[in-house]
Amino acid sequence: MRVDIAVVGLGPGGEQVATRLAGAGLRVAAIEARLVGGECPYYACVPTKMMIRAAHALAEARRVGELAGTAEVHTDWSMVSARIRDEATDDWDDAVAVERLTKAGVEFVRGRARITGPGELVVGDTTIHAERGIVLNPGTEPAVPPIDGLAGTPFWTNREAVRAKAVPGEVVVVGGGPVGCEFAQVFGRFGARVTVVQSADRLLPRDEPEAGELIAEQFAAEGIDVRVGAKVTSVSHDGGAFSVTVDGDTVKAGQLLIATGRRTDLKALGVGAYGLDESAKGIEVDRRMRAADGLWAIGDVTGEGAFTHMSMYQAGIAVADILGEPASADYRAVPRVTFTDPEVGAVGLTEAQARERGVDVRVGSTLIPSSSRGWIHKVGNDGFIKLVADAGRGVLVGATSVGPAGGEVLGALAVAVHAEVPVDSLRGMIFAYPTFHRAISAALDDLA
Ligand SMILES: Cc1cc2nc3c(=O)[nH]c(=O)nc-3n(C[C@H](O)[C@H](O)[C@H](O)COP(=O)(O)OP(=O)(O)OC[C@H]3O[C@@H](n4cnc5c(N)ncnc54)[C@H](O)[C@@H]3O)c2cc1C
Ligand SMILES: NC(=O)c1ccc[n+]([C@@H]2O[C@H](COP(=O)([O-])OP(=O)(O)OC[C@H]3O[C@@H](n4cnc5c(N)ncnc54)[C@H](O)[C@@H]3O)[C@@H](O)[C@H]2O)c1
Repeated sequence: MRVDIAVVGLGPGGEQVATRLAGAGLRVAAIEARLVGGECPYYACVPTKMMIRAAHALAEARRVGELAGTAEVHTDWSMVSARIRDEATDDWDDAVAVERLTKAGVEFVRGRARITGPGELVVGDTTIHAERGIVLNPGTEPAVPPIDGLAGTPFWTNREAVRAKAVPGEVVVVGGGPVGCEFAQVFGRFGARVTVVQSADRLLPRDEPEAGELIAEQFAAEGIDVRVGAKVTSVSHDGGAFSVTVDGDTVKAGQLLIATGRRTDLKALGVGAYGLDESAKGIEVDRRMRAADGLWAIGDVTGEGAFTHMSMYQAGIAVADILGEPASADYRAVPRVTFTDPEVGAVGLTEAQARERGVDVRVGSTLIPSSSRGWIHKVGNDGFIKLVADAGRGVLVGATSVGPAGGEVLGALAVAVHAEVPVDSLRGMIFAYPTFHRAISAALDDLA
């Protein structure tokens, strides 16, 4: 097969690259080993956010007693699993996505591609010659740590957890990043006894320390056993239940969820054909998404932030570059939200990252419960806003918004960091009363 561009892996970004380049008149082959659309619609963002929507509805109903009377809550996981199967994933069938792609003029090939030389790929018995180049969007798969006894047991990763037909009575979650925290709260709110084992000294270690501490407090209040700085030393499974040894203590559980990060097999992809290091964790790209002459990479594999919006943003840059239009990635204002309750939203640099970069840092913060809206909201109002400013330039370089609508409040802060709105200008803004985002004003007042 001869084409102009071959796209390997069809995550959210790869799908967009293939469709847009075909629309621009290029001959495009798109290769996907699993499901068109990648991790996000079938195993990650979409099904987990459906779980979270349901779990948070339960939590709100349980808060009725403190606000509005009484409510009796009975959980029914079958409603969640049916919604994920029918509405989100079409029972893990990508026929609609494949049709969308082929209708756009893309040559779709199902299978695992391996690069065999510059501009050359093999998928099963098919050899593809990509005359202008290859775009890689291989994404990641769950990384499973080498814990004694773990291999061969029926543990879950996110891929099995989203297919759960029932909530286990007890769950041990290994890993306290976004994946571990989101699942832990969902299963806990559906009645499971949850233990989170996190090797780092706090939950959500990529975020401000205050965020991880607040989520740990919230989890403890919900009955989730959080163990930070902890290590799983061995695992066994007796055919019915897991025994998980955590720092010498044995925890029994019906299910074990591994959420310890992600990996990509660059050797299997064959990037060595372009002179790239196949033992690396990811593929380094320049601001135009170029990894080598005639090779572009986008998405999680670039290591710039494992988010769907990042994959799609980088797709736009790669498309522009391939079509000869000027484009350059700018990562100053990457937003991210972990959809726990409270939500943890962040953009740009944390205080520690800003200090490491030698920024003349000023921080300002405020607690959501002490804002008018937080006080009115009452139960479930935990959260804070923290701003990180560059005093020299008079702009925000980072911000964190934790709270009942933390991810939405983040929108305003992302504009401020992205557009480098002067702090003095932000101080002159009128913030609607009594919104959650009005707390930004108090955080600005605190900016010393
Ligand atoms: C549980 C969970 C929840 C998440 N929630 C969110 C969220 O709420 N918001 C958010 O922004 N992000 C979220 N993420 C991250 C998000 O899923 C990814 O960032 C997103 O899917 C983009 O990834 P990608 O474009 O790199 O590729 P992926 O989505 O990983 O897709 C890559 C595709 O490439 C295919 N592939 C790989 N190698 C080959 C090959 N050699 N040949 C052919 N095909 C190949 C794979 O089969 C896969 O389908 C979540 C992740 C997880 C695990
Ligand atoms: N809402 C969102 O946008 C969202 C949600 C989920 C995931 N994601 C993205 O997906 C990616 C993967 O998320 P993740 O949470 O799997 O990975 P992660 O790398 O962010 O977190 C994994 C955590 O596991 C811990 N860990 C590693 N090995 C361990 C071990 N042996 N025992 C105990 N703990 C261990 C680490 O300390 C780390 O905090 C992230 O980059 C994240 O940005 C995004």
